[in-house]
Amino acid sequence: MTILKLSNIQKSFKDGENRINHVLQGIDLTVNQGEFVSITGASGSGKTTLLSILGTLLPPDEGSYILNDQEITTSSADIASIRNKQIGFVFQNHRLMPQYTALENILMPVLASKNSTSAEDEAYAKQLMELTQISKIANQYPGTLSGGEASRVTVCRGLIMKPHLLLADEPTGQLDRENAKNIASLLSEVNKSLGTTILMVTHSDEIAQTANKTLTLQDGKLQ
Ligand SMILES: Nc1ncnc2c1ncn2[C@@H]1O[C@H](COP(=O)(O)OP(=O)(O)OP(=O)(O)O)[C@@H](O)[C@H]1O
Repeated sequence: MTILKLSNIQKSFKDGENRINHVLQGIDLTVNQGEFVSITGASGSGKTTLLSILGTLLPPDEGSYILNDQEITTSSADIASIRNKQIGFVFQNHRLMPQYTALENILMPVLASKNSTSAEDEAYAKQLMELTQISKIANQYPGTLSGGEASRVTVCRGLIMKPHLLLADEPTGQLDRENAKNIASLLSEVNKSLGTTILMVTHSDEIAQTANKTLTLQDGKLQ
């Protein structure tokens, strides 16, 4: 079953000299439910731009985006709810909040969505922490976590809403090689055990190989 379909997605920006930079020049992409897809590409090739469009954070200039049979337009009134309920994010710039424990950080999207968390939510957060092998740091604050542990917390936070689609932007970017490989295998395990569809952007070919399907962004198109 198709979970998302992009057709002819285009996006341009103006650079510092007011010249048009055609970053995405007609992206076609179909992802089936349960797939784990990685997208590699050189720095500046548009990986983050593409992921931001997929995350409904950025509107494309042209093209269509269908998620779960629904046409996505960033101006839709229910876009925040679609984003919160259907899409999980593991983005580098979505840092953990230092004043909350690891467990509280994981539960943050639930709190944002319904202003409270239930015992059931907490139990699921703990289950995710078990899956990602960080149960013992549940009550620690981000400042006291290792890089690998903090990354696992962001993965759990991305999964807490049971999203159909998990978007990961350089989830291993700030980690050393060993930890990076561990996080990539963890995503693979999440994909297999929870069935979550994952789209991961990375500049590392080695990390990209963890996915079932590897695509490359080059000259504004997916190869
Ligand atoms: N808001 C913006 N305004 C102007 N230019 C932008 C904007 N966002 C991105 N760009 C440009 O679009 C191009 C693609 O950027 P993007 O961040 O998507 O690349 P990337 O492949 O993720 O790169 P990296 O691997 O270095 O993170 C770059 O040339 C960047 O300068």
